[in-house]
Amino acid sequence: MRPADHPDARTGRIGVLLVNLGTPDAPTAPAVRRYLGEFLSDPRVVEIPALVWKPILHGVILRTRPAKSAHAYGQVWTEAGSPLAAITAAQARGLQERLNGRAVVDWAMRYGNPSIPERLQAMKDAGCERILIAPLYPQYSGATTASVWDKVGEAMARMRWQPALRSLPPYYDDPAHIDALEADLARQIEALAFVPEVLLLSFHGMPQRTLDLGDPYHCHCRKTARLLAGRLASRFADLRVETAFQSRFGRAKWLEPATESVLEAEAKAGTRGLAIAAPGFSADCVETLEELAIRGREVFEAAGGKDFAVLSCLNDTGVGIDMLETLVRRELSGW
Ligand SMILES: C=CC1=C(C)c2cc3[nH]c(cc4nc(cc5[nH]c(cc1n2)c(C)c5CCC(=O)O)C(CCC(=O)O)=C4C)c(C)c3C=C
Ligand SMILES: [Fe+2]
Ligand SMILES: [Fe+2]
Repeated sequence: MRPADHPDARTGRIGVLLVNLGTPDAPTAPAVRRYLGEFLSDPRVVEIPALVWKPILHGVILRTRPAKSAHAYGQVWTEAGSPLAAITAAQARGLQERLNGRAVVDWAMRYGNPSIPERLQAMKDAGCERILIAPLYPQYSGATTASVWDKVGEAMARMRWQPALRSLPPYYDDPAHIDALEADLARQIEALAFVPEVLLLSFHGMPQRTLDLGDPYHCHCRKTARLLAGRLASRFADLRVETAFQSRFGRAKWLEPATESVLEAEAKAGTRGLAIAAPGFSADCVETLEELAIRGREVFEAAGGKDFAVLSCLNDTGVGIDMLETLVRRELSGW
């Protein structure tokens, strides 16, 4: 028996907070406006001086984009709500089952609900004295991973009695991540009704300027793609793997090549069967289910392509939860 005041005594519970980007509360223009207003006001996301950006955001963007985006969300909305929120919740439940007795697992969104401050406070109230913050972005970027920490910092600044925190490092090249992607994508490719000539790995884009300023995101995406392509080459000898960046926003130059341009160029060059995977997203969301699966298909088919499929993200699949368990247990060691 160890007395409670022994320095080795571990009092308090351990928490794991899974965090993803965020999503509107409903597929309606007012809900999307609230969400985009918060998201696009983050100086990590739009790196334009506030004096210049705020009038554009509140003038043109928040007047026109919410209705268009609400339509996109409406096409993918589920009974459990926004796919991103529903899948993140399912990932938290899946991981909780694996960590029962070891840690309390919860989830939050960087923008919108449930918020990071709300869930951190709830975990603290439930007795968590040590919390691992796990941003579910395989590739690091200032706009995503670092922004989660900005919000965590805000919440901590308001707490008198803070929990101790750790963070999950980016896992873009982690063997556990590449293993999971290889197994999951190979399974999905083998189940397709056609044999794809090309597998297009589509990552979310970023302004080219962020790369020039030293953000590692582009390099992380390229490394995930290179490692994954190597694994898939040994399984599918005739499959050509390409990389592209989607979701261009605004007028600045974004990372290239753009997914849309590649889809069009492939179809025009005679590629008939093409599959897309999005290994920068840990969960399917409007970017994969609407932008890739609906609009991407339209672009490919209009340019003469025939067979098209968008493969699912790791989501809460067995291999996806295996991976999260491996990554999280490693960070919990010693706690
Ligand atoms: C995976 C990493 C992501 C990076 C990097 C990223 C950067 C980034 N995004 C925008 C603008 C938008 N992104 C939108 C949706 C969205 N973005 C990510 C991830 C990354 N974004 C996800 C997972 C999602 C889906 C959210 C969901 O609810 O399903 C949107 C909203 C949708 C729309 O209106 O088209 C915008 C806008 C910028 C400017 C940016 C730059 C750093
Ligand atoms: Fe985005
Ligand atoms: Fe998009």
